[in-house]
Parts: sequence; structure tokens; C-alpha cells
Amino acid sequence: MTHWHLGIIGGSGLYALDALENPRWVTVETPWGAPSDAVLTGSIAGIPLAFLPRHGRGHRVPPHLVNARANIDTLKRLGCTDVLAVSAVGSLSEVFAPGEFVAVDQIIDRTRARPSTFFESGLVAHVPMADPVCPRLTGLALAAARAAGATVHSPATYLTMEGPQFSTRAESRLYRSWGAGVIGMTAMPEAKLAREAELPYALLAMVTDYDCWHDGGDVDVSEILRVMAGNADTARAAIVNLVRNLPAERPASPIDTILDTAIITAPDARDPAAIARLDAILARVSRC
Ligand SMILES: CSC[C@H]1O[C@H](OP(=O)(O)O)[C@H](O)[C@@H]1O
Ligand SMILES: Nc1ncnc2[nH]cnc12
Repeated sequence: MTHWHLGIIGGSGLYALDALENPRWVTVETPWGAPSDAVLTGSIAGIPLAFLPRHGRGHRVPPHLVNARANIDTLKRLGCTDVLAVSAVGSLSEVFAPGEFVAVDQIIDRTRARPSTFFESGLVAHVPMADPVCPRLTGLALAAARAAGATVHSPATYLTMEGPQFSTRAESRLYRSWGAGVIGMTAMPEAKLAREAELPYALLAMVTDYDCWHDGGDVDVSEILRVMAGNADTARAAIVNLVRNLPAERPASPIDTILDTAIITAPDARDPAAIARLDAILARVSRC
């Protein structure tokens, strides 16, 4: 059992959290470069939180240039035990309507030009990703969003495209044929990196549009912003509900120690420079 310390990654439309007590923006530096912005730290109901706007305040960082390694390292470095990500998504299914929420359980990675691991030459690790989200945190997020008044669908597969352009109609149809339910540009490599950092990760998605497979017209940022504006308060209320309803003690998760069975490089073959870059990610392993 440990205490909760929740990291929250706010996506499009969610750039701050008013509900935090003792709010303070803190600047963090990491061996992977700068995170998307400073982090808003504080607490709700005595539980410490760290909120990081994925695109920075004012939405300055495009999805393909989000430094997900620096973002996840930052939350780990600040002591977070779990990460809740909030994202705007397009719907690939008639049943997920704009204005509704989705608790994602699977993710397809179609990104192609982003650093997607902390483990490079000098220290190799292979973490399991069969179930990319934490079922416990996902269940809590789903219940919290429903309590905030949202219609929440689950399960659903999130397809991560490279962007920043939206899909072609043929791609959109292809992703539907694969069984993907929603589409966005940011869940990967974020979820992979959270797993490597031993952080249970959940993804609450706000549906902002039917992607272009639908005959309602092409995807359009102004329409996405309009739907998002109507949803952001519900997303914020869901976060507050989630934190207020966390069990007093945090039960251990298998993800907390996933690196124990993932690192393959022999101890005497490990590169000290690689280990130094991983100071936050490997802090628990180094203590063992
Ligand atoms: C503003 S529409 C496209 C943009 O919105 C989503 O961002 P996030 O996942 O951070 O909410 C999508 O992935 C794109 O980055
Ligand atoms: N249709 C869409 N495609 C990709 N990312 C999105 N974010 C919100 N809507 C989207």
C-alpha cells in the first residue's frame, strides 16, 4: 500500500485546473528536454496532484512534437504514482457521439516519427503492453465521469495517428474496419512511456467530432473547439470526483514493478550514461 499522487495530462481544451488547493506552477527540467509547460501542483481532498497541459498553455505544442518522454519523466520526477490522461478524440463509430466520453481500454499506435522509449542503447528493456491502460484507474475515471453527468462508453480502442493533419477518408474507413472506436494524435507514445516509467495510466477521451468517414462533413478545428468548450467543465468535474473517490490507501499495482522483469542488458554491460539519464525512471529499481 502506498499513497496516491495523481499526475494529470490535460489535452486539447484542458490547460489548467481551478479546483486545486495551494496551486503552484513549477518548472521541471529533465534529461529528455523540456516538458510541454510548467506543471500545476496542488491538492484536492488532501491528495497531491500534478497537472501538465500536453500542448502547453495557449496550445503551443503540436501533437507530433509533444515531448512525451519529458512529460512522463516530469510526472515521475515529481513523485506521481499514477497518470490520468484526458484527450479530445474523433469518433469512428456511430454510437460514440460528439459531447460524449469514452474510457479507452486499447490503443493502436500509428505514429511514426516520435521517440517512443526511455530505453535506448546501453540499457535495453521490453515492457509488456498487451493491456496499455490500468483497469483500476480506468474504472475509477469512468465512474467519476458518469457522476459528473457525462455519458461514458467503454470499452473502446483509440487509434493514435501521427497528425497534425486529420485523416484521409480512406484512412478513416480503414481504422473503422480495424475496430478502432476513436481517433486522436497523442495517446502513443505517452501510454508506452508511462508503462516504462512504472506509472499506471488511464485515458478519458472526450468525443469532439465524427471523423471524416461520417457524412456530416470534414473535421474542422472550430467545430472541435465548440464541442470541447461544452465538455471541459464536465472533464474538470470528473477529475475532482475521481480524486475525491480514490480509496484512502493505494493498493499496489503490477505496473509499479514492471521493470523487474523487463530489463535485459547484463549489469556489467550497462552504459553509465544511459543509467544517468534514467535517474527518475529507475529510481525504485536502483534502490532495490
Ligand atoms: C484540437 S483537434 C486535434 C488535437 O486534439 C487532440 O489533442 P489531445 O489528444 O491532446 O486532446 C488530438 O490528439 C490532436 O492533438
Ligand atoms: N477527428 C480527429 N482526428 C484526430 N484527432 C482528433 N482530435 C479530435 N478529433 C480528432
